[in-house]
Amino acid sequence: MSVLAGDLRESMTSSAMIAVKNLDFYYGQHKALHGITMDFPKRKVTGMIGPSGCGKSTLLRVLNRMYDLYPGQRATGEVMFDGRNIVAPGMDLNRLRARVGMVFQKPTPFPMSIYDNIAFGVKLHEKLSRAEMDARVEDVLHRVALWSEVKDRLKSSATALSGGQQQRLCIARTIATRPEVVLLDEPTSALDPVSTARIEELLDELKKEFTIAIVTHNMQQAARCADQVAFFYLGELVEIDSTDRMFTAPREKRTQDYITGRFG
Ligand SMILES: Nc1ncnc2c1ncn2[C@@H]1O[C@H](COP(=O)(O)OP(=O)(O)OP(=O)(O)O)[C@@H](O)[C@H]1O
Repeated sequence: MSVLAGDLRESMTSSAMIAVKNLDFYYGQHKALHGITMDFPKRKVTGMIGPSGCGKSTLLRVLNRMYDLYPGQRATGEVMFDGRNIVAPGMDLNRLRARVGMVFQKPTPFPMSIYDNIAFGVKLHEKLSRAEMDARVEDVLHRVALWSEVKDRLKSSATALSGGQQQRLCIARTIATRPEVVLLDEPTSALDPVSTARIEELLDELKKEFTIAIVTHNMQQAARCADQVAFFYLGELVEIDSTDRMFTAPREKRTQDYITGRFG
C-alpha cells in the first residue's frame, strides 16, 4: 500500500507533471511493477529509493517508454503526461523522449566532439541557424557549469573529458532539447565525491526549470536533493512522502528498516 500525507497529496496532485496510476510492468512473464500510483510534481525532485531489484529503474524506463526498444516488455495502467496516457498506443516516441529526457548511470557521451554531442539531439527536433545552435550549446554548457572548462575545446572529442565532466555533458545534452522532465538513473554512482557534489548542486539549479526524477542508492543524496521520496520494495511502492518526513518519521516499518540500513 502506498501512503501519502493528505496535505502533501493535495499539493502534489494539483501540480503533477506526471501522474502514474495503477501501473503494472512485465518483462515477458515476470511482473516487475505492481499497481504503482504516484505523482511527479512539477519542478520538484522526486527521489526513488529501495533495495536492488525493487523496480526503480523499471519505473524510470516507463516514464519515457525506453522499454519499447526491447521486445516482450510491456506496461499496463496509466502514466498521464500533458493530458495523454503515454503507455497507451499511438504516442510519438521520439517526441516523448525529447520531452522526457534521460541520463544514465554511466556517462555515455557519443564518440564525437563536445559541441556535436549537444547539437546532435537538438538537430533531430529543431532547425536552428548556426548562430542559434552556438547559443544553445553555450547556454546549456553554462547551466551545467562546464562552459569555462570546455569553451576552448568544443571541437575536441567528448570522450577525453573526465567522468564527472562527461556526466555533466550528458546532462547538458539532455536539457538541450528543452525537455519538461529529466530522469536520472543513479547519475553519480560512477563518480568521485567532488563530481557528485557538483551534480547535486546542479540538480538544485535544474529543478527551477525541470521536473526531475532520480534513482539513487545513496540515502544522503536522496535526503540532500529530493523534495519527495518514494520507497520501493519487490516491485511495489511502499511509501511516498516529503523528504523530511520520509527520513524522520516514515510510516512503514520496511521504510524505516531500509533507511536505517537494516536491509538492502
Ligand atoms: N531486462 C530484464 N529482463 C527480465 N527481468 C528484468 C530485466 N530488467 C530488470 N528485470 C527484473 O525486474 C525487477 C526490477 O528491476 P530493476 O532494474 O527495475 O530494479 P532496480 O530497483 O532498479 O535495481 P538496482 O537498484 O539494482 O538497479 C528485478 O526483479 C529484475 O530482475
